[in-house]
Amino acid sequence: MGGGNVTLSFPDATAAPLVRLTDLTLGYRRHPAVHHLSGGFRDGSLTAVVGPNGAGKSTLLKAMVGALRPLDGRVTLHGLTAADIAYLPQQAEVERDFPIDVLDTVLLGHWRRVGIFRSIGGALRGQAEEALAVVGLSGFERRPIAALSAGQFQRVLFARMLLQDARLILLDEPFTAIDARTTADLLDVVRRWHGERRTVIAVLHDLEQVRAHFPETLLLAREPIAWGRTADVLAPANLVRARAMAEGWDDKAGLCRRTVP
Ligand SMILES: Nc1ncnc2c1ncn2[C@@H]1O[C@H](COP(=O)(O)OP(=O)(O)OP(=O)(O)O)[C@@H](O)[C@H]1O
Repeated sequence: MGGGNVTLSFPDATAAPLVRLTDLTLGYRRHPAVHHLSGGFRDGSLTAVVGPNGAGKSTLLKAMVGALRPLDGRVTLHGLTAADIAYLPQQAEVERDFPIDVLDTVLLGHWRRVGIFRSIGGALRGQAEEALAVVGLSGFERRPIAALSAGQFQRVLFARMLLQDARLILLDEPFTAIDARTTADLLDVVRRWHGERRTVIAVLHDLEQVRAHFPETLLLAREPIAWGRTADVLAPANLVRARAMAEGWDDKAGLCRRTVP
């Protein structure tokens, strides 16, 4: 990896984390987007994934939810089923032209547990209303989702994740193009999940936000640059190296054949 003077401090891949990545290489049509990533996300950890545009951050989350099969290496989820994972894709990937209201959108967070054709009882409805209260949307239950602002819609999606009660929560740029007030409220929800010992992994761009709220960080520039305590990972030498790597990317490069000792 040619790390120069930069110290890499990836979390111990030999311990038993909730999610383990083993020499993971990911890509599209055999063009690699993430190379040789090894390490683990501890149960109950709160981690930011940062890096330049095109660094492979979204690709990594897609592999963790099983939406993308690795070109090489593997993702191991210890003791988790699909129902234990909540995934919030980037806003651009979320369809919201459906004629559905806020409450029913939140109740969709339950379908994995109750089945899509089972009727929703009063207790579940009550939980959905509570989740809407947590994200500051009481009174919006019957509002069509198409009529919401971007920030309000993101609050709805967080309420849906509250209801999902997942052990592993993956957020892809949850605060991009979201107003400051909503971001602060939704960061409170992230803190609440962390306090409940859920494992949260969020792709983020705002490094000040990462320093303030995320104890651990993975800095990715297609290859891992650093992974560990946020203050160590976001050291200037690491950020310079990530930027330099981004300048050298060739999207037409073939499949990486490097072997790991
Ligand atoms: N569906 C796809 N088909 C082909 N290539 C893709 C696809 N999705 C992403 N890529 C490519 O994979 C690489 C990594 O993309 P990815 O979206 O994971 O990066 P990112 O770090 O999340 O970027 P950003 O911060 O801009 O969202 C890029 O070169 C991108 O063009």
